[in-house]
Amino acid sequence: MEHTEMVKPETLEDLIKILHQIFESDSVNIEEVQSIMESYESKPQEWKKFAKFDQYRYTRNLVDEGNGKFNLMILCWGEGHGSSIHDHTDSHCFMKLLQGQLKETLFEWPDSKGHGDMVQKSQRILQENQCAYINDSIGLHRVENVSHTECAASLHLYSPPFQYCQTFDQRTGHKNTVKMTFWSKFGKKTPFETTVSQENN
Ligand SMILES: N[C@@H](CS(=O)O)C(=O)O
Ligand SMILES: [Fe+2]
Repeated sequence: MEHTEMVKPETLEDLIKILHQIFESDSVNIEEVQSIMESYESKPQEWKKFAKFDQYRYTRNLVDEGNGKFNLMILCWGEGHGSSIHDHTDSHCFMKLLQGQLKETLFEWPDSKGHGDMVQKSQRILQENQCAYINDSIGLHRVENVSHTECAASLHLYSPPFQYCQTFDQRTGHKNTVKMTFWSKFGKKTPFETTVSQENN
C-alpha cells in the first residue's frame, strides 16, 4: 500500500487542494480520504458562502468538481429535513459533518421481488467534524437532521461524480431512479428551471 504523509488541512481551500492531489492517482485509499476530511476542523466562515438553505428540503450545493474525478458539495439540512433511502450509484461517498448532527440509518438492499419492509442494519448519530463513508456494497442509507432547533451542514465527496441515484420505499422496497440537482454551484444559486425535477427526499 502506498504510504502518504498525513497532512492536516488548515482551511477548506487547503483540504480541496489535498483532495485534488489524492485523486490524481487511480487508486484511492478510503481510510486516507476519510481521515484527511475528518482532520479538517470546520470553520463556518470558510464555507458559509456555499451553504444555501431552503425552507422545505435539504439542498445540494456544489463546491468543487475535482478535476472530473470527484464532486465536492455542501448539503444544508434545515430542522427535520431528511433524505429518502438511497444508493450511491457505485461511487465512493464520504460525508463530513460541518455543523450540527445528522442521523444515518443503514439499510440492506431489498431482495429482487422488492416487497415488504426494508431491513434496517444500524443507526448512528454523526457528530461535528466526523466523516462517514458508504458505498453500494455496504448498503443503502437515509440521512436526517432530527433536530427541531438546529440546522446542519455536511461536506460530501462522491467519486466518480454521479447525477442519478435510486431511491427506495421503506415499506415496499420499490425503487425509483431520480436525477440529483444542485441548489447552487460555486456559491451562486442555480436558475430555477434546472432545479425542477424529482428530488431525493
Ligand atoms: N447522498 C445524498 C445525501 S445523503 O443523504 O447522504 C445526496 O447526495 O443527496
Ligand atoms: Fe447518501
